[in-house]
Amino acid sequence: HRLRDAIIAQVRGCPKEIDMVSWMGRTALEIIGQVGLGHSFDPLTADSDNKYGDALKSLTPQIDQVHELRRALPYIYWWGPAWFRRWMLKMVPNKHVQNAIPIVDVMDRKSREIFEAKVAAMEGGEETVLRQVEKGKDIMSILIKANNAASETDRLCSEEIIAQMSTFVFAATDSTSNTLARILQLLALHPEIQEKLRKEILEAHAGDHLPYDELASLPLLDAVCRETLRVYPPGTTLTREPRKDVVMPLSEPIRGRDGKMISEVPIPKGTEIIVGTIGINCSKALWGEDASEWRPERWLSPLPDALSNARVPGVYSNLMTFHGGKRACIGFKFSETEMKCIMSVLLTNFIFELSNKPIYWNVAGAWYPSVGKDSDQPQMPLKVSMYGGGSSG
Ligand code: HEM
Repeated sequence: HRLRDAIIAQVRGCPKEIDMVSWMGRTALEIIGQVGLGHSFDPLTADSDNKYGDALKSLTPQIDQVHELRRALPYIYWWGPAWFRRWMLKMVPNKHVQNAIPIVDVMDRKSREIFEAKVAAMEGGEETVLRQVEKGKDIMSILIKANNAASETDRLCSEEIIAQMSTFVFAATDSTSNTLARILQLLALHPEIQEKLRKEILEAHAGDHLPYDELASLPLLDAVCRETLRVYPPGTTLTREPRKDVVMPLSEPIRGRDGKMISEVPIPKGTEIIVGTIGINCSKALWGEDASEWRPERWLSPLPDALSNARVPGVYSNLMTFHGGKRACIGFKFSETEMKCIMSVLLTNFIFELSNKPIYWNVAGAWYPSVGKDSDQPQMPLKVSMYGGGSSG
């Protein structure tokens, strides 16, 4: 509702060009802040100042520029005390590494501040815990409580808990907010689908409140989210390493340079394998000839047999967007629900149209939009106007 009110304050009276990726980023951070850390980062007003959010937003564009250097991190992580590693880092003659240092400092300081406040609230007893943002029910409070109750051998040290906070915020924010920005851009490009979706959500609104089960089962809203996550997965590639020598079977044989057919590949332990998410999400063999097209309607009829038979190992919907196996995303339902909630509020209040600025999507840890090809500033201006009375919540 704070997001809705902030945008209403900007567009009341006349349509405005609004940077929607910035609002989606702020909202996603606020949601994981409240639910994950029990902390409110951002009042979501037009003029509020949020150093943590700004730092988070600038981190990906910087660290993606030093992809090769990041490979050294697992080896130097153990070198000497922290002050020595920091000193070394300051010596690295690379502007992106130097830009990342103050960004990481802002995030680290905030995580420590939140952690210390949380521990102090727990020491203060039930009443102090209840005064916190999520009344002690957020993920970090639960983790700290479980950790205190764990045996000494299982217990995490405070540094490890603090590190989990950055993992959560980092994993939950850009992935979800950039997908939301992508959905808004696609709906602006396809006004007929935008209108159908708005109608579906409005019809489901019996009053001012849409219960979770109903929101979760709206077919077109579900289809729009799935289709966007299929064609535009925020992370285009991921890496995995086998822990022992393996022979990987290929789903179909390929011809080698010597002309012979190959149906399996031996992979030595420790080899870095790049898993191409889009390759499988948009495979014509599985999804049909129009596999690369964004067509939400495909989810409204039975999916192709080839897809069901392929047994794609992803945790979500025959897709590799959230990956599979033990290290798959643990927040996929969280992000799906978040996207549906935000879309239901935005579409029942606003109409989104393309502005005349060129939007370019940058491949990074999570794809992000910018205005023009040369900018590394996340930005996605859309023309926003009020829809009808605009009151649903
Ligand atoms: C569109 C949204 C999202 C996408 C596409 C996404 C995708 C992924 C992927 C592909 C991984 C595996 C990363 C790897 O192994 O290198 C991952 C891990 C993870 N995700 Fe998500 N994620 C999303 C949203 C979220 C949200 C909202 C949360 C938290 C509430 C979250 C929490 C995590 C965590 C904690 C991990 C690490 C799990 C582990 O290593 O055991 N993600 N995510």
